[in-house]
Amino acid sequence: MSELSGKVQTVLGLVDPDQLGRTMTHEHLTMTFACCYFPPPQGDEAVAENPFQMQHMHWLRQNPYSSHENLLLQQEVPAVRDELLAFRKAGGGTIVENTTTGIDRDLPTLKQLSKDTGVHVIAGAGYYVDCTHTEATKRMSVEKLTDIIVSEVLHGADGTDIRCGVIGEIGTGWPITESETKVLRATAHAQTQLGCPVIIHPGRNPAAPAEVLRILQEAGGDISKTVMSHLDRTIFDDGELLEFAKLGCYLEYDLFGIEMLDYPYNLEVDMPSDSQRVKALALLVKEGYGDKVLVAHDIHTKNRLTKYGGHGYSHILKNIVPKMLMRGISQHQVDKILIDNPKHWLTFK
Ligand SMILES: CC(=O)NCCS(=O)(=O)O
Repeated sequence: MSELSGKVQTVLGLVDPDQLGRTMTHEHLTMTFACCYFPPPQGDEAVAENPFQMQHMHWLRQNPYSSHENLLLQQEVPAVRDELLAFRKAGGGTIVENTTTGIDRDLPTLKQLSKDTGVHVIAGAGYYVDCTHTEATKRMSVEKLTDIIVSEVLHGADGTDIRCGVIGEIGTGWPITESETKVLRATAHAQTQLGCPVIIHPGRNPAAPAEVLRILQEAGGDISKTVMSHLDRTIFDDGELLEFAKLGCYLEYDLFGIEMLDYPYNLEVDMPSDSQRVKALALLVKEGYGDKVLVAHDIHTKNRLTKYGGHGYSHILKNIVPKMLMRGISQHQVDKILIDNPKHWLTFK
């Protein structure tokens, strides 16, 4: 039996799963989202280049990906430290930090943030979406990719001895590219060796999540220990959602706090409101999937920090939990979503 078995691996080392407490399973504390810059609407160029003024904050919430500066979350470490202290005060215990290769993972900073704040931080191994894969990554075999991912968990990543405790977020688009398919297969092979949790960023199409699971399963992955992220912007039809839930992965609503009209990466998508997200959670619980639901904010732009008038990392604990209770989700079920489900997912087999 491996020393990881029955434990959770944080950036400060192994911990007992009962120590995690309330857990946000999909956040970023330091990253760049420059890969996903989207040009501003015509006429808004001047605002986009000078966005952090009170009178521009609504524009920024509607167009977060159209300001270069807004995509550089890694410049905000002191603000994030304050946020984590507030998160602890609000009853939070653990953050799963989903930054993988391609969007500037910074393990020493994660370690320091965890030390400074007492929040458990779990780092992610593996690769983000295709457009961030280097030519060298694209040339790698599945075996080589598997070795790298395994090593990031067992020995440390990015030239440090800081170890990752999950694989992901593994980035995929739609359609899934050849390089992303190789990374998915490597993810499944690494998971087989390690018995570890996996988390997936699916493409922006309702068919994408099931196709990712098919590839993982075919390569031997453990779907019951895999999280499908971003369901809020991916599957909209209740029937389709319940069909997908039958496949047995964790079901993550992780864009809490984002309320925008036009989702630039897919204009077909109507981004749900937080109230609609809570409604989706209530449906899944009512239909018997309460053991599979996870929640988070996926903070990946500056404007969502409280420093800039955003909702911050405590929004779910402070505002969404009361709303969940108001909409008939029991306290017992809320505790499952925030404590038990993350704990079971994050514990190595
Ligand atoms: C960091 C990240 O991948 N966030 C997801 C943003 S998306 O617009 O929902 O794909």
